[in-house]
Amino acid sequence: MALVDLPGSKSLTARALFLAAAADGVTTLVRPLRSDDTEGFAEGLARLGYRVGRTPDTWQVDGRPDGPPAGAADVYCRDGATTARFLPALAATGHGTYRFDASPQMRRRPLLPLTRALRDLGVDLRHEDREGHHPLTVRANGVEGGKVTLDAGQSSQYLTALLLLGPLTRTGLHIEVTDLVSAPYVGITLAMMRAFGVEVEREGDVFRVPPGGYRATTYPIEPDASTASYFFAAAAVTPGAEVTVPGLSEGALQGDLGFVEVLRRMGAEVTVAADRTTVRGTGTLRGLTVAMRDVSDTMPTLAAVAPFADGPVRIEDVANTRVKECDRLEACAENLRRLGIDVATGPDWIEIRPGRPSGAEIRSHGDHRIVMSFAVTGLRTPGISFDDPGCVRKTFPGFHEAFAALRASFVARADPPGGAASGPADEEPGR
Ligand SMILES: O=C(O)C1=C[C@@H](OP(=O)(O)O)[C@@H](O)[C@H](O)C1
Ligand SMILES: C=C(OP(=O)(O)O)C(=O)O
Repeated sequence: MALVDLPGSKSLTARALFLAAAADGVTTLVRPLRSDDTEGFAEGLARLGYRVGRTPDTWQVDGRPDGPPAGAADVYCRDGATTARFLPALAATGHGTYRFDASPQMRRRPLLPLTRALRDLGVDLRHEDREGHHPLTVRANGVEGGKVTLDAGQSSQYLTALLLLGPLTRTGLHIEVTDLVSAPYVGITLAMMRAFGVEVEREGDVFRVPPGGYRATTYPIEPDASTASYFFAAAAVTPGAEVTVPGLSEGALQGDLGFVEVLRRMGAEVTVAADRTTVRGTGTLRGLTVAMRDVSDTMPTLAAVAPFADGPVRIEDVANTRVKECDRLEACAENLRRLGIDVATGPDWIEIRPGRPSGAEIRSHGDHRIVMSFAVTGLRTPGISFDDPGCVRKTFPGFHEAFAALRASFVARADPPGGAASGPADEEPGR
C-alpha cells in the first residue's frame, strides 16, 4: 500500500490568500500550496502592498480591509487564472491604479463576463489590447455594491471573484447567475467565506452577499484533489496496487475528489473515509460515458487511462476544457493518437477507444495536467517522454519525484512472481 502525502490545494490556497489579505487581522495559512500559481498569487499580493510572511509550513498575511496598501502597482499573474481573475476584484476595493498582465496563454483565456460585471458595479476597468483579455488596468475607488447579472458558463472563477468581492463593497452584492460551469468550486468559495466570517445567502441562481468584511483566522489547506487524481488513477490501472491520500476525506471541500467515483464505476475499489481516501486497482477497468462539467480538471486524467478500459470511454460536457492552459480536448486527442489510440472529439466531448498504447513523446502544450495525466499512461507504456516536463511547476513542482517514488513502490510490490505482466512498465517515463 502506498501512502501519498500531497501538496495543498491550489484553489484553497488562492482563496485563502485573497480572504486573508482582505481580513481584519493576521491570517495564517497552514500547509499552503507552493507552486507557480500560488507563488504568483502571493507575489501579486506583495506587489499590491500586502505583507506575506513565511515559515516552512505556513504563510501569514497581514489583512488590510480597506483594500491594497499600494497606490499603484503592476502585477504579473503568470499562467494562473485564479490570480488573473481574483486579484483585479480585490484591487477594485482600493484607491489607486493597478495594472494586471499575464502569460501569453492567460492573455488568450476569456474574462469578458467578469469585466462586464465589474463595470456594471461602477469599477473603472480598461483592457489594453483586446476587450475582455489581459492586460488590463483597474482605476480603483472602492466599490459601492448592488445588483449584477453574470454568465459563468465558461468559468466559475468569474463568480468566485464577485463573491469574494461582495463583503468588501459598501452595500453588499446581489448576484444573479445565468449559467454556471465547475459548480463545486463555488461551493469551495462559499465554505471558505464562511470560515472567514461571512455567510452568503443562496437561493438557486441568486447569491446575496452581505457587506461588513472578513475576519482573520487560521486556515488549514486540504491536499489538492485534482493532483490526487493522478495517484488514484495510477492505482486503478495497476492490478493489486493501492494508493491512500491522507487528508482528503468525506468532508473534503473539493469537488475533484469526485473523480474517485468515476474510477469506482470503472471497477476500482474506492474507500472515502473520515480522514483519507484509498483507491485499489482490481484488474477490471470498464469503459463508460461520463459527464465531467463539474470536475473537468480531471478530464485529462481519465482520457489518459481510458485506453486501458475494456470498452470506449466517452467524456461529455467539457467544452470549457478548451479554454484552459491549452485546448485540453484537442491536446488529449493529439497525444492519444501519437500513442496509437483511436480517438474522436466534438465541441464538448471526447471518445477514446480501447487499445495498447505504444511509446511516444507527449506534447505538453505548456499544460501541467497533460504531463501529469500521461505520466499515468506511462505506468503501463514503455517509452513515453515529455517535451516540457517542467510545466508541472504550475501546481506541483515535485510531481515527477513523487510519481517516480509511487512507481518504485508498485514495482517492489509486483516483483518478482507474476508482477511483470500486471505491474507497471519497467522503464520510467523520460522527462
Ligand atoms: O476556482 C478555482 O479555483 C478553479 C475553478 C475551475 O475553473 P473554471 O471555473 O474556469 O472551470 C478549475 O478548472 C480551476 O483549476 C480552479
Ligand atoms: C485550469 C486550471 O487552472 P487555472 O484555470 O486556475 O489557471 C488547472 O489547474 O487545471
